[in-house]
Amino acid sequence: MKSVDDHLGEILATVRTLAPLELELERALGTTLAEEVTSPVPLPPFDNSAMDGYAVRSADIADATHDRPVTLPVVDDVAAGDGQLHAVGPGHAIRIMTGAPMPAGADAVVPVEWTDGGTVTVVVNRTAAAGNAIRRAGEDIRAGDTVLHPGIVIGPTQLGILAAVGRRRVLVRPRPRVVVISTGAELAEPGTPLGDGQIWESNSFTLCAAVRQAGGEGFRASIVPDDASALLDQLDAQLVRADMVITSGGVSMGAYEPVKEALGPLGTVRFERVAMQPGMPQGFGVVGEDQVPIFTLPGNPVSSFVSFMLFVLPALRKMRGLPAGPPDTVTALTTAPLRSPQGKRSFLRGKLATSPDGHATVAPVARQGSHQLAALALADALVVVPEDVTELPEGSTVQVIPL
Ligand SMILES: Nc1nc2c(c(=O)[nH]1)N[C@H]1C(S)=C(S)[C@@H](COP(=O)(O)OP(=O)(O)OC[C@H]3O[C@@H](n4cnc5c(N)ncnc54)[C@H](O)[C@@H]3O)O[C@H]1N2
Ligand code: MOO
Repeated sequence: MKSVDDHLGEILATVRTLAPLELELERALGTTLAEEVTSPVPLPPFDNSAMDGYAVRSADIADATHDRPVTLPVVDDVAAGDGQLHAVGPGHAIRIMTGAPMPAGADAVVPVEWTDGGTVTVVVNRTAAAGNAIRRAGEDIRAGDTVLHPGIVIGPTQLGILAAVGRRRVLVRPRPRVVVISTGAELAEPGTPLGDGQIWESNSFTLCAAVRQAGGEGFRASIVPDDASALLDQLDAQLVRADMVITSGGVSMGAYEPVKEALGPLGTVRFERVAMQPGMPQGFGVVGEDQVPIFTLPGNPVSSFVSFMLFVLPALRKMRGLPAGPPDTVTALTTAPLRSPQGKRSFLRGKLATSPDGHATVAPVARQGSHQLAALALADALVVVPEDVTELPEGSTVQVIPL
């Protein structure tokens, strides 16, 4: 049997990083920046007020106190967005709003709270040092400075700075488009009645959601019955919009294995047994003219999800231009004994917690079958048990993949 590490290694050697393209900011969330972004102007672009108040010459209010306030005539008014030239002469004040350009001659802003709020004259009852409540041009970024480096994932604040430096479009590696095809004659659409021998299809919902959380766009294709030519037709139809395809089901040893039957003859997809549980039957390769990577995951719901975490997620990271490798783990102590088959790496479902003395602990969930999706839904971690370990007593130190 092939090792988990070898399988992932082959996948990462095959999958290619997506080519960059220019996207509108509205579509760039979750993409990976593919250019160095600099600011064409300083930010702020001009000296401006940090508070609502009065622009003054600080020397004019140097002696102001509560008991001996200073009264200044208010000669002008400047709001944010005001493009006119304003100037404060000696002994004068200009009413100013947050974000408004500083008038020439003023070297301080007195917040309205330190005054009587007057509009004809203003009574100032505190001194303000030169520079008070002024935001200087360029104190966030200078013109020409780099604000974002390539390789970062664009989140809400990165979109904010892109807009703040005037960008409307940005060069990014897009979110990979992933088509998920579930196969199986027994599968019924959730929301429709179940016939005899049927179950509601769930894997595509899990996998599309997992794709989305992993920074891709998941598309559910309609269910394909156990029919190889129907699967090939579906693939043909879907490949135009796919950077990756995931199928579930139809890859083990049954009499009706449409995925194997359809893709085996192409010669570009390998079906293998990987030394892991769950998720032993795996297939991976490329399809179509564009050599789109395809994962054929086992149909058991827990198996397909675990396979996603171990193999598809790192592949998506590589496609996005991010560092890609095995999932990150944390160390925890088990709260119950564990069993695992000899020669296979197990990924048991568990719940992470912290013990009273501050150690991470992991409690295996009660039902560990590959079909036991309800137990998976209660878990928040996969406990990794190495290939050569068959039993672990309670209190063992294990590696855990947080979900
Ligand atoms: N003789 C053998 N039988 C099986 C072996 C084996 O080595 N020899 N391997 C077992 C293991 S391990 C797994 S995992 C499964 C994988 O089977 P398939 O990938 O062919 O999947 P199916 O047979 O189509 O389905 C398995 C199971 O999962 C349910 N399923 C499938 N798709 C969905 C879906 N989209 N939503 C919800 N549930 C789904 C399906 O009804 C089956 O119960 O094979 C074992 N057998
Ligand atoms: O590998 Mo199967 O995934 O054990 O159920």
